[in-house]
Amino acid sequence: MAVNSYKQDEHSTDVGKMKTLMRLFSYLLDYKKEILAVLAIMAFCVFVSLVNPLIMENAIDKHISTGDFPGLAKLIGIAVVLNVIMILFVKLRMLIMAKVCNSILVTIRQQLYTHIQTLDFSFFDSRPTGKILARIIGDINSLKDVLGNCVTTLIPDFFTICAVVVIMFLKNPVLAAASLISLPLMIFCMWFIQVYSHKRWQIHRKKSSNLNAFVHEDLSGIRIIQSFSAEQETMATFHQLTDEHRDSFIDAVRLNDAFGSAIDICWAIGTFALYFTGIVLLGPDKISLGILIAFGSYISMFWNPIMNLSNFYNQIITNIAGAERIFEILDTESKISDADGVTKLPPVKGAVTFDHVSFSYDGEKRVLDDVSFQIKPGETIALVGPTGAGKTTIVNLISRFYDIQTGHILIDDYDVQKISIESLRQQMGVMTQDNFLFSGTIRDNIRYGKLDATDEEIIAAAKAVNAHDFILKLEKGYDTVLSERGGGLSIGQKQLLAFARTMVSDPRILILDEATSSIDTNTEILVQEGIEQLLKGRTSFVIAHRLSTIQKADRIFVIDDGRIIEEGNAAQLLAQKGFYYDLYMSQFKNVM
Ligand SMILES: Nc1ncnc2c1ncn2[C@@H]1O[C@H](COP(=O)(O)OP(=O)(O)OP(=O)(O)O)[C@@H](O)[C@H]1O
Repeated sequence: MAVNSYKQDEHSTDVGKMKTLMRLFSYLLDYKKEILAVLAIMAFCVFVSLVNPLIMENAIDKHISTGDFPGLAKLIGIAVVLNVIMILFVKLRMLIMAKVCNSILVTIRQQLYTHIQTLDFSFFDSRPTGKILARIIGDINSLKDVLGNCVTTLIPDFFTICAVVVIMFLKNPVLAAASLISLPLMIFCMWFIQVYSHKRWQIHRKKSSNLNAFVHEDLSGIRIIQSFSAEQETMATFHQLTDEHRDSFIDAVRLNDAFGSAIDICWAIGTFALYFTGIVLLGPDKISLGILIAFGSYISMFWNPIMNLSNFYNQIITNIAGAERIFEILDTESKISDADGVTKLPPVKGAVTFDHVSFSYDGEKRVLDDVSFQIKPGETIALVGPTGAGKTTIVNLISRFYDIQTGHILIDDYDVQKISIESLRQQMGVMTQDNFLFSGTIRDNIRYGKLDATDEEIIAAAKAVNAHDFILKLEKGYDTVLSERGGGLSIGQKQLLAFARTMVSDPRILILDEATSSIDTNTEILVQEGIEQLLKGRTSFVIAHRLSTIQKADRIFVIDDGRIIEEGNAAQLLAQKGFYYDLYMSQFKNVM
């Protein structure tokens, strides 16, 4: 059950913006050489931009006013060379940073994807695929500018500001103080934004996530939507979600925009204070024209980086919510993991024991209640019972997709919680109700069961489960390319392919969950033969609503309300005239 649906905003844990930022910026440490090169380039650029006003001051006060034109030409020559080198360096810096940032995004995306692969079923039960996609794609993309600007804006601009302030105070403390008079106002604006804006961006990201989840769910179920003519309703939901997305964006961006204007006002106040102090209060006796013009440049050099930093700050506020969401998943630990010192499960014979097993998905409602049974290697066990009885839960526990609360599950004599999950699942073959096929060739899909399977093994598996003939009739045979979810194949054909995929993996323990529930009788005969091949020589659990498919099972467990209420072969259970008998008779009546 999806706890987090598109109708519901995700919960966010507040881990602290500073901690998140530090963790994000720590990725830059893997690129120390590149970062040092960029910082060296930036230092040179800062140096040139700091020297430019001094050159100007010198040119006016020492060369133009005295008519020293050869000296002026020399100064202009130096300025041109320095500035051309600076422009070339800026281009180089952009190239290096683009490479570094994109590489970091790839690393984070790979880490996130790899981590998600290890998470247990309960993680996926609790959130829609679209919301996971939103984090892998959207949230990660949002980090690119933050990472890049950390190096190209934060560090150099911070040093520029410090250097400008020092130079200004050294040159003329009164003019410096006048130029910076509006600084407190700007600090107040920054505080205000950080308090109010972050929350709004968090909400916006959640709304994006809801929209993603809805679109993903909608497109996955488009056939159902069209067949129930539910387009109008889904359109209305889509409009509602896009409206919420837009409103949350407007809400968030309004404050950010206001910040830019606040900086402009502070800058204007500083410039006015500078010229007022220089011209009116101090006058030409104490201030030369060159110094005033140089201060005019310095004030731009002070407020420009402040403007850059404020944009960067805005960017952090805007995107930190994305980083928080990524790290939240990276910090989510799988509830199912290998305990310390687990051993590898050696090749098993296939005995399965449930020893007083009880289980609940949510820790409250018991889905299995003190279930015990012993299966011998090679036995075929059928599980039948009403919907919601607990059949799928039993087989999910054998593969350890969830952990039980009490009791033990043993494969041969190995407790499933004390062996490595990988070695356990390698010996299991699971065929669920959804015969999921991946986009790719038929050959690739069968090979999914055993990645190193040879072409001969693939063909043998397909032949064994009756899939070979229909594959050969396809235009490109085994090289026919399937679209997502096996589009273009019939349900029966998809099942046969899924059988072949399981066959090639040659599992010791096989689980067929409703494997033949949705195909026509002719195909079913074909599939039944395939299944019989599949079952040969391995322990098998078959869940089937249609009792005709499990008549040959060695034993049938009748499950009701999380307990085994009847057990025996088909003839024995019929003779008992209990639950199974009623079920059998009702199906028989339906057939008549
Ligand atoms: N992932 C889950 N999270 C919470 N509850 C679950 C989950 N999966 C199943 N359940 C609940 O556990 C109970 C047993 O479900 P289970 O799927 O094992 O039944 P089943 O016998 O296989 O049913 P069906 O024949 O309809 O497939 C049901 O009440 C179901 O609602």
